[in-house]
Amino acid sequence: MISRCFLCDLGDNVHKLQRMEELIGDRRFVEDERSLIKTPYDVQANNQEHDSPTSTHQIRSVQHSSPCFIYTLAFFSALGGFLFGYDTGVVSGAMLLLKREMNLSSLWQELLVSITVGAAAVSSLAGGYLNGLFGRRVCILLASFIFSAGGIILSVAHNKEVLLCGRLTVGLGIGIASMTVPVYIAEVSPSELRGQLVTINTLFITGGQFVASVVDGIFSYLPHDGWRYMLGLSVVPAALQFLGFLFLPESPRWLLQKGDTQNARLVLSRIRGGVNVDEEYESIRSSIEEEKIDAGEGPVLWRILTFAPARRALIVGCGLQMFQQLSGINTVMYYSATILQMSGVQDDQMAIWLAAATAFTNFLFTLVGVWLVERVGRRKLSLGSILGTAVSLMVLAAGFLLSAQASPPVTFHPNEPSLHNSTCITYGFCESCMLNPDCGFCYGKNGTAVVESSCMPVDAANTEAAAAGRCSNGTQESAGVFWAYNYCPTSYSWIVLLGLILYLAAFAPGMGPMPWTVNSEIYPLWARSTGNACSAGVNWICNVLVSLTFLHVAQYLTYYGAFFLYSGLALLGFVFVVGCLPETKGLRLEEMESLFGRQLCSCGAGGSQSVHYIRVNGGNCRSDEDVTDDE
Ligand SMILES: O[C@H]1[C@H](O)[C@@H](O)[C@H](O)[C@@H](O)[C@H]1O
Repeated sequence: MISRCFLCDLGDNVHKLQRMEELIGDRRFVEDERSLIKTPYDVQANNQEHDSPTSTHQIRSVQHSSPCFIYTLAFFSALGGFLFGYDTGVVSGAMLLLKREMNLSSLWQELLVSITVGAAAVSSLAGGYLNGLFGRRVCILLASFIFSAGGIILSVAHNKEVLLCGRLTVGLGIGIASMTVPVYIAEVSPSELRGQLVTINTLFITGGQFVASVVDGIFSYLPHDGWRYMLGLSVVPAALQFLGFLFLPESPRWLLQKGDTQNARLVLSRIRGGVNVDEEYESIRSSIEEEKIDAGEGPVLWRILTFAPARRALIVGCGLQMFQQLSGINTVMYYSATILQMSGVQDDQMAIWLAAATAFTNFLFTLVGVWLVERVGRRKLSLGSILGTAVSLMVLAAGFLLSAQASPPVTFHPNEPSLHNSTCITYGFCESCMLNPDCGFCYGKNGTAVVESSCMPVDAANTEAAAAGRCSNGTQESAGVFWAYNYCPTSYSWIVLLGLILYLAAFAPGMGPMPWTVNSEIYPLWARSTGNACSAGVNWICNVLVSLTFLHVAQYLTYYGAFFLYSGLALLGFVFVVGCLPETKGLRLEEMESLFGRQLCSCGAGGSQSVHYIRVNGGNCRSDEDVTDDE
């Protein structure tokens, strides 16, 4: 609050400052000229090394005040992130009620979960085209309209086919919002706040996931129709966003690109709180002029692929999104309830609330990312995060490995005719029994020791109980009978729990938000919609792949094998980030292209090899061949 008001006051003071600047002469112009003959690396180095008031970063901070309006824009845009998080998160709790009420087979349950992510993948790709054609504002309006329609369909659904239609509709909204919102926020933000404001969108995603888990918890006490409230409540933020965006402006960069110069200037000055925007306007305008020369002919994707700096940016953007998902975030989140059950939580309601605690931890650590992004920059944050993610995945895997090695044997073989054809009775240990999704482990306890244990078929309609025998009513502590589905009783659960907490602490501040933040910044304007559409598409496709294959991967490699695999992938991601991710902190969107002027694996390196990119009227962008070392 204090800093906001401070920033608003700063906005008023900018007028005075600019008048002073005019009086002193054209010092600002000289500074800008100087910054033109510096590489972005030099600018960054300056930002980091000098805290003197003349550093480029600080001059920009003064030129670009941060009026409250920018926060309003960021808030209404990030509601799209909230809906993304809410709609992907709420379904697990809703499914618990739905599968009983609508008698859903596991195929239908999987369909209802995955269709949303699949639709998001398709619509995020289509979103690139829509964004370029109709602009960011219209796309956000469209997404919030689709979200509202989806929420209404879901809350009134009377059969599973209508539910499927609702989930598909919601997925279409998520896809468009996921690629448009970061682009819009990046394009309206002043450069020194951009990272933070775009990262707030991911904060809203994780916030949406947390709220969804709380709503799931609350309505799980309402076994009849509780799911209608869970799924339908998303209409409220969707309608709020729709109404808000009726009054909010289009991105000035998109307007300028479409030749609407008058409106572009007006909007820019409005979102900068009425300060003089001549310099920023001119810089965007001249960059668009140059881009027209750089961009070439043909479909945008083709132009990106054939223009080296844009192609490299696309590889970095898609790679980051791919490694975000291959680090297994959604598996860990989805699996958190089971992990917590392994740690001894037997009660279902309790497990739901503990899953909410996991979502809250994810949210909390994303907040740390919002705080860090403009302090340490995108590159260091991503590096630290992905390394921590890889290590914590190893801890998780080690916990599962120790649990598997100490897996209790099957000691009791009930002689029931219904079991004779079941594969479950063939398993000798809990580990192999629980890896088969059709079986669960039923046992008694003598102190902490597992006794009279059997592997039983699971009730197809309700995985919380066995299909027959002592555990057909699920866990009944009073009778000394325990049912474990998907996990085995173990004394190493604390290692797994530690791994889970470490994982969230490492992933959420960096690898959670940075792929979205970096993608919103790295493309030239002509390639921005398409670049973001492709990378968001990669994110959603990898999301589907990882979540759909997890159970099979676990069956073939066991749980510890699966988590070691994700850890290896995260390490690969670390190498990718070291080699390819340049720092974008403090740079204008128009300056990003020069970061990708060099060969891809040298992207991350600053220092001795630097390239001069001097933006003066015309297409003087350098290609591979033009790159020279600055010795
Ligand atoms: O950045 C987000 C965030 O980390 C979410 O928690 C996750 O569910 C999404 O897949 C990811 O894209």
